Amino acid sequence: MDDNSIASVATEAVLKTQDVSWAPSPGRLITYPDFALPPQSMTAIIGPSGSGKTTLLDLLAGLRPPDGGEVSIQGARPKSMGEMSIREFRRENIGIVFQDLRLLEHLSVMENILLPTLLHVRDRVPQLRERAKTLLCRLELDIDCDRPLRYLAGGEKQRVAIVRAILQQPPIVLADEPTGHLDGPTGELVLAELRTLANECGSTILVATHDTSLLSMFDRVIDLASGIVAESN
Ligand SMILES: Nc1ncnc2c1ncn2[C@@H]1O[C@H](COP(=O)(O)OP(=O)(O)OP(=O)(O)O)[C@@H](O)[C@H]1O
Repeated sequence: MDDNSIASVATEAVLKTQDVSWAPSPGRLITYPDFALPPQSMTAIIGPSGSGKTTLLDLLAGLRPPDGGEVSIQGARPKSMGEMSIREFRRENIGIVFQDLRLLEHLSVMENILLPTLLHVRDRVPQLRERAKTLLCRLELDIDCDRPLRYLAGGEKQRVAIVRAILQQPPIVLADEPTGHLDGPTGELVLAELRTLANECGSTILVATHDTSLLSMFDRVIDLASGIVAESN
Protein backbone atom coordinates (compact mmCIF):
# COMPACT_ATOMS: atom_id res chain seq x y z
CA MET A 1 0.00 0.00 0.00
CA ASP A 2 1.24 3.49 -0.86
CA ASP A 3 1.52 5.47 2.38
CA ASN A 4 1.66 8.85 0.60
CA SER A 5 -1.66 8.28 -1.15
CA ILE A 6 -3.54 8.33 2.15
CA ALA A 7 -1.65 11.35 3.48
CA SER A 8 -2.40 13.45 0.39
CA VAL A 9 -6.15 12.83 0.36
CA ALA A 10 -6.42 13.08 4.14
CA THR A 11 -6.00 16.86 3.89
CA GLU A 12 -9.43 17.06 2.20
CA ALA A 13 -11.02 13.89 3.54
CA VAL A 14 -11.79 13.74 7.24
CA LEU A 15 -12.48 10.01 7.14
CA LYS A 16 -10.74 7.78 4.64
CA THR A 17 -10.37 4.06 4.17
CA GLN A 18 -8.18 2.10 1.81
CA ASP A 19 -8.32 -1.67 1.31
CA VAL A 20 -9.81 -2.12 4.79
CA SER A 21 -10.77 -5.62 5.86
CA TRP A 22 -11.70 -7.33 9.10
CA ALA A 23 -11.91 -11.04 9.92
CA PRO A 24 -14.67 -11.82 12.44
CA SER A 25 -13.69 -15.49 12.47
CA PRO A 26 -11.16 -17.81 10.79
CA GLY A 27 -12.13 -18.26 7.15
CA ARG A 28 -14.37 -15.20 7.00
CA LEU A 29 -13.20 -11.78 5.82
CA ILE A 30 -15.30 -8.64 5.55
CA THR A 31 -13.81 -6.31 2.91
CA TYR A 32 -14.91 -2.69 2.85
CA PRO A 33 -15.20 -0.36 -0.15
CA ASP A 34 -12.73 2.54 -0.19
CA PHE A 35 -14.20 5.92 0.61
CA ALA A 36 -13.15 9.46 1.49
CA LEU A 37 -15.61 11.61 3.41
CA PRO A 38 -15.26 15.41 3.40
CA PRO A 39 -16.14 17.85 6.16
CA GLN A 40 -19.70 19.22 6.29
CA SER A 41 -21.24 16.01 4.99
CA MET A 42 -23.69 13.29 5.99
CA THR A 43 -23.11 9.71 4.87
CA ALA A 44 -25.21 6.59 5.49
CA ILE A 45 -23.83 3.06 5.77
CA ILE A 46 -26.38 0.42 4.83
CA GLY A 47 -26.21 -3.34 4.50
CA PRO A 48 -27.90 -6.42 5.90
CA SER A 49 -27.52 -7.50 9.50
CA GLY A 50 -24.02 -8.88 10.03
CA SER A 51 -22.55 -7.13 6.96
CA GLY A 52 -20.16 -5.14 9.17
CA LYS A 53 -21.71 -1.69 9.74
CA THR A 54 -20.97 -1.55 13.48
CA THR A 55 -17.52 -2.98 12.88
CA LEU A 56 -16.76 -0.24 10.34
CA LEU A 57 -17.68 2.45 12.86
CA ASP A 58 -15.46 0.73 15.45
CA LEU A 59 -12.55 0.59 12.99
CA LEU A 60 -12.93 4.29 12.22
CA ALA A 61 -13.10 5.20 15.91
CA GLY A 62 -9.99 3.14 16.64
CA LEU A 63 -12.02 0.88 18.93
CA ARG A 64 -10.63 -2.14 17.09
CA PRO A 65 -7.81 -2.44 14.53
CA PRO A 66 -8.43 -3.56 10.95
CA ASP A 67 -6.92 -6.88 9.87
CA GLY A 68 -5.92 -5.32 6.56
CA GLY A 69 -5.71 -1.88 4.97
CA GLU A 70 -5.64 1.55 6.48
CA VAL A 71 -8.06 3.89 8.20
CA SER A 72 -7.25 7.58 8.26
CA ILE A 73 -9.15 10.03 10.42
CA GLN A 74 -8.29 13.72 10.14
CA GLY A 75 -4.96 12.59 8.77
CA ALA A 76 -4.26 10.46 11.87
CA ARG A 77 -3.91 6.68 11.68
CA PRO A 78 -5.37 4.91 14.70
CA LYS A 79 -3.32 1.81 13.79
CA SER A 80 -0.07 3.62 14.50
CA MET A 81 -1.25 5.38 17.69
CA GLY A 82 -0.93 4.09 21.24
CA GLU A 83 -4.05 3.33 23.29
CA MET A 84 -3.82 6.56 25.32
CA SER A 85 -3.40 8.73 22.22
CA ILE A 86 -6.33 7.07 20.49
CA ARG A 87 -8.49 7.62 23.54
CA GLU A 88 -7.56 11.29 23.73
CA PHE A 89 -8.01 11.74 19.99
CA ARG A 90 -11.44 10.14 20.23
CA ARG A 91 -12.47 12.33 23.15
CA GLU A 92 -11.47 15.52 21.34
CA ASN A 93 -12.71 14.68 17.86
CA ILE A 94 -15.43 12.06 17.77
CA GLY A 95 -18.97 11.92 19.07
CA ILE A 96 -20.21 8.33 19.13
CA VAL A 97 -23.77 7.04 19.32
CA PHE A 98 -23.45 3.35 20.20
CA GLN A 99 -26.05 0.87 18.99
CA ASP A 100 -26.55 -0.28 22.61
CA LEU A 101 -26.49 3.38 23.75
CA ARG A 102 -24.09 2.76 26.69
CA LEU A 103 -25.95 5.04 29.07
CA LEU A 104 -25.95 4.60 32.83
CA GLU A 105 -29.43 3.70 34.08
CA HIS A 106 -28.93 4.88 37.66
CA LEU A 107 -27.73 8.37 36.69
CA SER A 108 -30.05 11.20 35.70
CA VAL A 109 -30.60 12.31 32.12
CA MET A 110 -28.35 15.37 32.57
CA GLU A 111 -25.64 13.40 34.40
CA ASN A 112 -25.53 10.94 31.50
CA ILE A 113 -25.20 13.77 29.00
CA LEU A 114 -22.53 15.65 30.93
CA LEU A 115 -20.52 12.70 32.25
CA PRO A 116 -17.94 12.56 29.42
CA THR A 117 -17.28 16.30 29.76
CA LEU A 118 -17.12 16.51 33.57
CA LEU A 119 -13.56 15.26 33.86
CA HIS A 120 -12.15 17.32 31.03
CA VAL A 121 -13.97 20.63 30.60
CA ARG A 122 -15.36 21.38 34.06
CA ASP A 123 -15.29 25.15 33.47
CA ARG A 124 -17.68 24.82 30.52
CA VAL A 125 -20.27 22.72 32.35
CA PRO A 126 -22.80 25.59 32.83
CA GLN A 127 -22.79 26.38 29.07
CA LEU A 128 -22.90 22.70 28.16
CA ARG A 129 -25.84 22.18 30.50
CA GLU A 130 -27.74 24.95 28.67
CA ARG A 131 -26.81 23.51 25.28
CA ALA A 132 -27.99 20.07 26.43
CA LYS A 133 -31.38 21.53 27.39
CA THR A 134 -31.66 23.28 24.02
CA LEU A 135 -30.80 20.09 22.13
CA LEU A 136 -33.26 17.99 24.16
CA CYS A 137 -35.93 20.55 23.35
CA ARG A 138 -35.03 20.56 19.63
CA LEU A 139 -35.35 16.76 19.63
CA GLU A 140 -38.77 17.18 21.25
CA LEU A 141 -37.73 15.48 24.45
CA ASP A 142 -39.83 17.23 27.05
CA ILE A 143 -38.55 15.52 30.20
CA ASP A 144 -37.25 16.34 33.65
CA CYS A 145 -33.45 16.28 33.22
CA ASP A 146 -32.99 15.23 36.85
CA ARG A 147 -35.04 12.08 36.31
CA PRO A 148 -33.12 8.77 36.51
CA LEU A 149 -32.53 7.46 33.02
CA ARG A 150 -34.15 4.11 33.85
CA TYR A 151 -37.62 5.73 33.77
CA LEU A 152 -37.28 6.79 30.13
CA ALA A 153 -38.70 4.97 27.10
CA GLY A 154 -36.30 3.42 24.56
CA GLY A 155 -36.74 6.24 22.02
CA GLU A 156 -36.20 8.84 24.75
CA LYS A 157 -32.97 7.15 25.86
CA GLN A 158 -31.81 7.10 22.26
CA ARG A 159 -32.24 10.86 21.98
CA VAL A 160 -30.31 11.31 25.25
CA ALA A 161 -27.44 9.30 23.73
CA ILE A 162 -27.55 11.52 20.62
CA VAL A 163 -27.44 14.71 22.68
CA ARG A 164 -24.45 13.34 24.61
CA ALA A 165 -22.62 12.58 21.35
CA ILE A 166 -23.15 15.99 19.74
CA LEU A 167 -23.00 18.15 22.87
CA GLN A 168 -19.52 19.52 22.21
CA GLN A 169 -20.03 19.90 18.45
CA PRO A 170 -17.41 17.29 17.53
CA PRO A 171 -15.81 17.43 14.07
CA ILE A 172 -16.79 13.78 13.54
CA VAL A 173 -19.96 11.93 14.54
CA LEU A 174 -20.22 8.14 14.22
CA ALA A 175 -23.79 7.03 14.90
CA ASP A 176 -24.94 3.41 14.96
CA GLU A 177 -28.68 3.11 14.22
CA PRO A 178 -29.45 6.46 15.91
CA THR A 179 -33.06 6.33 14.70
CA GLY A 180 -33.61 2.63 15.45
CA HIS A 181 -36.03 3.21 18.35
CA LEU A 182 -37.73 6.27 16.84
CA ASP A 183 -40.87 6.83 14.76
CA GLY A 184 -40.46 8.34 11.27
CA PRO A 185 -40.94 12.04 12.12
CA THR A 186 -38.68 11.84 15.20
CA GLY A 187 -36.03 10.03 13.15
CA GLU A 188 -36.15 12.89 10.65
CA LEU A 189 -35.77 15.37 13.49
CA VAL A 190 -32.60 13.61 14.66
CA LEU A 191 -31.09 13.59 11.16
CA ALA A 192 -32.02 17.25 10.71
CA GLU A 193 -30.12 18.03 13.92
CA LEU A 194 -27.08 16.13 12.63
CA ARG A 195 -27.37 18.12 9.38
CA THR A 196 -27.39 21.36 11.37
CA LEU A 197 -24.18 20.24 13.09
CA ALA A 198 -22.58 19.44 9.72
CA ASN A 199 -23.62 22.79 8.23
CA GLU A 200 -22.82 24.99 11.22
CA CYS A 201 -19.66 23.31 12.50
CA GLY A 202 -18.37 21.56 9.36
CA SER A 203 -18.73 18.16 11.03
CA THR A 204 -18.45 14.88 9.14
CA ILE A 205 -21.36 12.62 10.01
CA LEU A 206 -21.46 8.87 9.38
CA VAL A 207 -24.62 6.96 10.25
CA ALA A 208 -25.18 3.18 10.12
CA THR A 209 -28.86 2.60 9.41
CA HIS A 210 -31.45 0.04 8.38
CA ASP A 211 -33.97 2.77 7.69
CA THR A 212 -34.01 3.19 3.91
CA SER A 213 -36.88 5.70 4.13
CA LEU A 214 -34.40 8.27 5.49
CA LEU A 215 -31.68 7.85 2.86
CA SER A 216 -32.73 10.97 0.92
CA MET A 217 -31.47 13.02 3.87
CA PHE A 218 -27.86 11.93 3.23
CA ASP A 219 -25.23 13.23 0.77
CA ARG A 220 -23.83 9.76 0.17
CA VAL A 221 -24.68 6.13 0.80
CA ILE A 222 -22.12 3.36 1.35
CA ASP A 223 -23.79 0.02 0.63
CA LEU A 224 -21.83 -2.82 2.21
CA ALA A 225 -23.85 -5.45 0.31
CA SER A 226 -22.82 -4.17 -3.13
CA GLY A 227 -19.66 -2.28 -2.18
CA ILE A 228 -21.07 0.76 -3.98
CA VAL A 229 -20.44 4.27 -2.62
CA ALA A 230 -23.19 6.40 -4.18
CA GLU A 231 -23.25 10.21 -4.09
CA SER A 232 -26.64 11.95 -3.97
CA ASN A 233 -27.38 14.58 -6.57
N1 LIG B 1 -16.05 -8.95 18.58
C1 LIG B 1 -16.38 -9.77 17.61
N2 LIG B 1 -15.73 -10.95 17.45
C2 LIG B 1 -16.03 -11.80 16.44
N3 LIG B 1 -16.99 -11.55 15.53
C3 LIG B 1 -17.67 -10.42 15.64
C4 LIG B 1 -17.41 -9.46 16.68
N4 LIG B 1 -18.24 -8.40 16.50
C5 LIG B 1 -18.99 -8.70 15.43
N5 LIG B 1 -18.65 -9.89 14.91
C6 LIG B 1 -19.22 -10.51 13.70
O1 LIG B 1 -18.85 -9.65 12.62
C7 LIG B 1 -19.89 -9.55 11.67
C8 LIG B 1 -20.26 -8.10 11.47
O2 LIG B 1 -20.88 -7.62 12.66
P1 LIG B 1 -21.46 -6.14 12.77
O3 LIG B 1 -22.00 -6.01 14.16
O4 LIG B 1 -20.41 -5.19 12.35
O5 LIG B 1 -22.64 -6.17 11.69
P2 LIG B 1 -23.80 -5.09 11.44
O6 LIG B 1 -23.87 -4.87 9.97
O7 LIG B 1 -23.57 -3.89 12.28
O8 LIG B 1 -25.08 -5.87 11.95
P3 LIG B 1 -26.47 -5.32 12.55
O9 LIG B 1 -27.13 -4.57 11.44
O10 LIG B 1 -27.22 -6.55 12.93
O11 LIG B 1 -26.14 -4.45 13.74
C9 LIG B 1 -21.04 -10.40 12.20
O12 LIG B 1 -20.99 -11.64 11.53
C10 LIG B 1 -20.73 -10.56 13.68
O13 LIG B 1 -21.22 -11.78 14.18
